[in-house]
Order: sequence, then C-alpha cells, then structure tokens
Amino acid sequence: MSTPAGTTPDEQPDVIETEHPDAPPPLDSEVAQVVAPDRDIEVAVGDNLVEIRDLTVTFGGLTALDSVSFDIRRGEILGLIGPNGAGKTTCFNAMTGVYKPSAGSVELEGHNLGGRKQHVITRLGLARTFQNIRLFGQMTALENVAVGLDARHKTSVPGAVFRSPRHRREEQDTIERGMALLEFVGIADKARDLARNLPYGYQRRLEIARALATEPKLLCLDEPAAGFNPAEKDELMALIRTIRDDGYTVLLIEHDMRLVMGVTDRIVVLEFGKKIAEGSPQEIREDPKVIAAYLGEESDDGAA
Ligand SMILES: Nc1ncnc2c1ncn2[C@@H]1O[C@H](COP(=O)(O)OP(=O)(O)OP(=O)(O)O)[C@@H](O)[C@H]1O
Repeated sequence: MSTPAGTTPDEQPDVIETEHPDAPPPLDSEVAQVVAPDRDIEVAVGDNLVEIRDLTVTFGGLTALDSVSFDIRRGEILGLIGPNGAGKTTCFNAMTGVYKPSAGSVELEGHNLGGRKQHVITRLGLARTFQNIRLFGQMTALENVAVGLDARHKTSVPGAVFRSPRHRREEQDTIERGMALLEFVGIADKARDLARNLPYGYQRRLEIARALATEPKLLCLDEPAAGFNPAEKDELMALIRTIRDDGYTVLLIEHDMRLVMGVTDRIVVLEFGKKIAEGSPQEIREDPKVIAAYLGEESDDGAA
C-alpha cells in the first residue's frame, strides 16, 4: 500500500523531489507536524499550493459563492464542509474549470486556473472525483486508469499506428503504473473486471485511482464516502491518509462529520456561499458559528 502512486514497487522515486525541484526548505518540524501530523516529513509541506482569493460564482440572481478566500497547504488534507446548498460543489466546480468564476481567482503554484479548460487544469496538476461516479462502464478497471495515464504520454499518432519502440514502452509503462495504482487503492484483483460490474466501493476507489493517474498536485474528492457503510468509511479514511502520506495534497468535500473530523488536518466551513470559519478539526468542532450553521441540518441528516 505504501508504493507511491504511478511507480512500480522496485522503482520508488522521491515523488516530491522530482515534481517540485524548487520547493522551499522544509518548515520547522513543529509547524509541519500541525499540517500533516502522520506524515513522514522530509519535504516542504505547509507552503501554499493553492491560493483562492475572493472567489465568487453567481447563477442569475443567486450568489452561490460569495467572495471566498482560503489557502490549501502542500501536504495537507483540507476539508470543505457546510450545510446543504452552502456552495461546496460550486467552489469545486469553479476550481476545476466546470464553472467560470464571476470574480476572484484560484492560483495553483502561481498559475491562475480561472476560466481555463478542464484538461488544462488537469495538466497543471489538479484532479477530481465526482459526487456521482463517472467511470467508463464498458472498460476494465485497468483501462479506466490507463485513460488518466495516457494524458501524460507523448507518442505521435504514426508512432502509435506503427507501434514504435517508444509506443510499446509507453504501453508497458501504462500497464505497470496502472496496476501499481490499482494496488495502491486496494483493487488490483479486479483489474480485468468491467468497471460497471465492480461493487460500489470498488468503483469509488477506481475513480480515485484514475484521478491519481494524472499525477495531480491537488486531489479533490467530492463526497467520496457517499453510500458507504461505517466499515467502508473507515477503510476510505485510511486510504485518504495513505494518499496524503505519499505526498499528495487533498481537498475533501464530505458530509459525514466523523470522517471529516477524523481525517482532515484543517477545515474550511461555508454557509450560504460565504466562508464562516477555518481551523483545525478541534477548533471547528467548538466554533459557535459552525454549530449554529449545522443546527438546522441536524434533524435532516444528523450531519452535526
Ligand atoms: N448550475 C446551477 N445553477 C443554478 N444554481 C445552482 C447551480 N449549482 C448550484 N446552484 C445553487 O448554488 C447554491 C450552492 O449549491 P452547491 O451545490 O454548491 O452547494 P453544496 O454546498 O455543494 O450543497 P450539497 O451539500 O447539497 O451538495 C445552491 O443554492 C444551489 O441551488
């Protein structure tokens, strides 16, 4: 399980070293400990990977996201929570190119993502899963992951048609890395099964593997535990921690408070499109504004 995503077990490059050669020196261990307490700190965690400033999205007369600002720090699991309709998915969609922000900016390592095409945003290092699973049902699990891996390949069309040595190398690389990713998320035994025949929990894990295949700097998970039983939620928490510990940064929208409080390093809370709180799980749990925001929901789904 500890194999870095996208590598074979006997070829374990230092992922962070490779991806961020200009990363600043590590923070002092006390700060880093707060950002990622379970992580084996050997790289610069804690500096801002994403900076969201005054992000605003309007639909006709409705302001779904109202001048929201927060940072996502490298190496952390950041929870984005809030009652139904608070603007969480809208925020995700504005970050990932589904919606064009009406105002404000989202910067990933200095690149403004606002208004860019989704595939460009993926290439810049942001990958996501969806509330409603979106897999290619007629393709095998391995083929679904290969779709994400293929985005990184460089063979020309003639090279692919005539099966050039580079193309064959890339095909082999796809199979090895795809299998490593399926193993990483715990479903390697289902590699040859059609995605639509997989149990629900496996489909969710496959979505995560496919997102990881693009080698994202930020992985955004939109309610990954939806429809899970408590045991499956525990397994998912362990997987999200493993992903973080392997050097990824994670943004997590999730309704289940036990999961959110149990897995995140920090939390941002939205209500009616505005940010009402930001802090550690402990701070958020005790914040009167957050408690008040969730009181109305308690009778609906027990989220508070
Ligand atoms: N495409 C859209 N067109 C019009 N209104 C929208 C659209 N998407 C979202 N909204 C509205 O924007 C507000 C925020 O919705 P959003 O889905 O972002 O909230 P959420 O916090 O993700 O809610 P939930 O927890 O229920 O998924 C809601 O009032 C919603 O009805």
